[in-house]
Amino acid sequence: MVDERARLEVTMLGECRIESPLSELLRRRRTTRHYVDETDRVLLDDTVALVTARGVPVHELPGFEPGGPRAKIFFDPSKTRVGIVTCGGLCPGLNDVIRALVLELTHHYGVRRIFGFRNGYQGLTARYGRPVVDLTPENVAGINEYGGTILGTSRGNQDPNEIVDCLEQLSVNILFVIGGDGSMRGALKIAEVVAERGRRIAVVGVPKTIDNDIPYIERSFGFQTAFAKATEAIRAAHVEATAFPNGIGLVQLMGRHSGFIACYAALANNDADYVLIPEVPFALDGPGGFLEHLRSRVVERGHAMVVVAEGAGQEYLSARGTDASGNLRLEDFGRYLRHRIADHFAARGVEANLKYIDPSYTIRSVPANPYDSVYCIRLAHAAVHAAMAGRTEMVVGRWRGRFVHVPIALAISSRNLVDPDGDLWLSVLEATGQPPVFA
Ligand SMILES: Nc1ncnc2c1ncn2[C@@H]1O[C@H](COP(=O)(O)OP(=O)(O)OP(=O)(O)O)[C@@H](O)[C@H]1O
Ligand SMILES: O=P(O)(O)OC[C@H]1O[C@](O)(CO)[C@@H](O)[C@@H]1O
Ligand SMILES: [Mg+2]
Repeated sequence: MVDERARLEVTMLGECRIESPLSELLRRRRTTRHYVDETDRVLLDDTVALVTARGVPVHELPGFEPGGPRAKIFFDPSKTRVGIVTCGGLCPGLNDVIRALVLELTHHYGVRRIFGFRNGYQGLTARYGRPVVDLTPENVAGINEYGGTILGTSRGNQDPNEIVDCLEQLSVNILFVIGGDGSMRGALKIAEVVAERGRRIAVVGVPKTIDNDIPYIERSFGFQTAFAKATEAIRAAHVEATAFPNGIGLVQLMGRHSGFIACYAALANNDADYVLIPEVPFALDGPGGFLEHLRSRVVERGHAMVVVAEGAGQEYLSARGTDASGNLRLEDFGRYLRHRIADHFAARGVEANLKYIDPSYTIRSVPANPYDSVYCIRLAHAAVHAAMAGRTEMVVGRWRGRFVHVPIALAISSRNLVDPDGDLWLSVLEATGQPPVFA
């Protein structure tokens, strides 16, 4: 039990002694309720059954440190220098986070120097010439209207020692890393080098992923925008499928290891008859297999709509090695399935009209929708409050509807996956009517 509580505790650079500049803002509101009580925790469990299962007194229950402003902070804003970097694949909302970090740091904490490192971790290394831009409220104005990241991004390993050299040379006190699981692994290594050198540089992550695969963050920013965009492909494929005899719409959506985008986009349209995701293995061939089921349905109902996550069915293909960051390169299952469906129908003398759409990068290169924009701003505020209060080696998360501080080690210790026994997958089964198992 003690171990679990310790695993949830965030590292602090030191005691917070400086009066928060936010006090002025809050004094005018005549309240201090916005400040987080340093001893408070957001409980890990939220049902009587889960709490009872631990069989421990309430004050010993494991919980996350809540996000939000502290009355006393660690860094003196007038002397604080901040760096921001975006790493990994694109995600709607990256620019919203950058802008909100800059505005909060400048307007409410009075930080005067914010560096933007160009092109991911590359931008902090000598080999790439350390291209750095100054970020001010003026030059980040309006960037949230655009997809992508004004800072650029990259994949590929960089030496954490070199990165810390760069932070030291620029006298950076706080580094914000906006990125996915790989970026957070990198951030942890940077924080470890900082600690080895006895420096007081805070490393705080804002988790980014359209795949929604980072744990302890109920929905990652950009995910909602991405699956909303994906519904356009499903709608188009469904229109095509219903307009032709024996029409089959097949849409492949991003989702390397987690099928959240496929599940949510399929549920949003409620037109999918099949959803295939990496978390739920399926047989393609044989009497109980997917292809036979699809053929029966098309023959009986005249059309069918299939949504696949790109990480599904990889066992039918041979992997193509790894990308620059070490991520497995996926084979194109959607294209493979398209051919398998065509061959299966042709071999049985059934004419089918298959329309295949892979919206690919179009779902992640768009600007954030209003929901994600709000979320990005709030995550950025929580990240600034945490960093200014001396937290490090942590990411901002969202747990049980509250912003929380999650140690990076914990955030990268597992992957958020669609639970085949959970209520989301049950909703997919209910909405599609597909059998629970293709075997
Ligand atoms: N284990 C690791 N140690 C140090 N750095 C890492 C590690 N894994 C990834 N990185 C670095 O983090 C950066 C981004 O990683 P990656 O390409 O895996 O994307 P990501 O952050 O996981 O985002 P996404 O997968 O959502 O696109 C890269 O520069 C990569 O080299
Ligand atoms: O940019 P790349 O390397 O093609 O990455 C594609 C991958 O990135 C993601 O969009 C996650 O960022 C996955 O859904 C997808 O598999
Ligand atoms: Mg990743």
